[in-house]
Amino acid sequence: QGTRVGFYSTSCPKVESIVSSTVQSHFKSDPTIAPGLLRMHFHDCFVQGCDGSILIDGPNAEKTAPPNQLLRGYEVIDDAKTQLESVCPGVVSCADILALAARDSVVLTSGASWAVPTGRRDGTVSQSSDANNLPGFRDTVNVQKQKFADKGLNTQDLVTLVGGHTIGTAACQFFSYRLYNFTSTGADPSINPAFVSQLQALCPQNGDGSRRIGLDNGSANKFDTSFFANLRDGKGILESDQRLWTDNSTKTFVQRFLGVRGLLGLTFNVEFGKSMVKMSNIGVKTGTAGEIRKVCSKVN
Ligand code: HEM
Ligand SMILES: [Ca+2]
Ligand SMILES: [Ca+2]
Repeated sequence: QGTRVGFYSTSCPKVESIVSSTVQSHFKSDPTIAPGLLRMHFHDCFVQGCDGSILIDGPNAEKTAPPNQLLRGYEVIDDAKTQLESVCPGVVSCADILALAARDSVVLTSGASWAVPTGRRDGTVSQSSDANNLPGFRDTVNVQKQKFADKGLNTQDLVTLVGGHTIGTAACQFFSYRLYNFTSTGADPSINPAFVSQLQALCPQNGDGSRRIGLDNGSANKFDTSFFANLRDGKGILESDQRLWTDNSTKTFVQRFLGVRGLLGLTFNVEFGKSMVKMSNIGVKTGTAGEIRKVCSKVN
């Protein structure tokens, strides 16, 4: 597909160490950049391929689209890019920096590492309207599967990659509708009743929609399988996440990650790296396509 592990081994041998030390130093002062960068890479790849289009500034650029408005960590990419331009000018793409930073973010939150193929080139187009095809938090399993299939990702990849919600947080605005008047009798019945009152306390009706709570209750800072146990227990935060447990085609993968007896086990840490490599190769521009941006927030 054009990318390969070690693409910069002669042209910029320090790229991986520079990116990882940059992510690490930002993470020390602000651990929220780890989930931020992982999500940013996903949103980059699903729109125009993994080409750094999410990083471009502009009045109608992708980053202004509603699903992208709360992305964070842009300053980490800019910082790494500045350092890389001083040691190997014009060599490393912003798209690759983001792909490496996403992996480093998983490692910093105690996930397993994987080798990231590099050699992506940067795109020159970034339009907010292109962000419409991103998966939404109210999507049914069929819609989620379709949106992933459109990018060459199967049902196992879907469940595995959504497992990225093992780290990070969501704002109340994305799920409080599930807590009040969801049905004529109250909250979304797929939420564990004991959990409903906890969530209501954290996200009061007509309260601050920007308040954030962990997507993986009790383990929002650690890259582990707790997120899948929470789905089993009716403690998924997003409606789209909880649905992975309601639908049999996705539930079986959740169960396999949980080591349910009678099913062939899957190791989340191992599968996550494999599915990330697939995702990070979506629509990549290689060879002479695109460009190597000088500054990640604007085309050359
Ligand atoms: C059906 C697919 C998906 C949907 C509907 C979805 C939706 C969302 C929503 C609504 C949020 C909360 C945003 C906020 O409040 O700032 C979120 C956060 C997050 N998502 Fe997803 N997501 C999906 C798949 C993925 C995938 C594939 C990844 C990565 C591999 C991912 C990684 C994350 C992370 C790490 C966060 C936390 C961000 C933070 O703390 O800043 N998501 N997602
Ligand atoms: Ca992109
Ligand atoms: Ca976790």
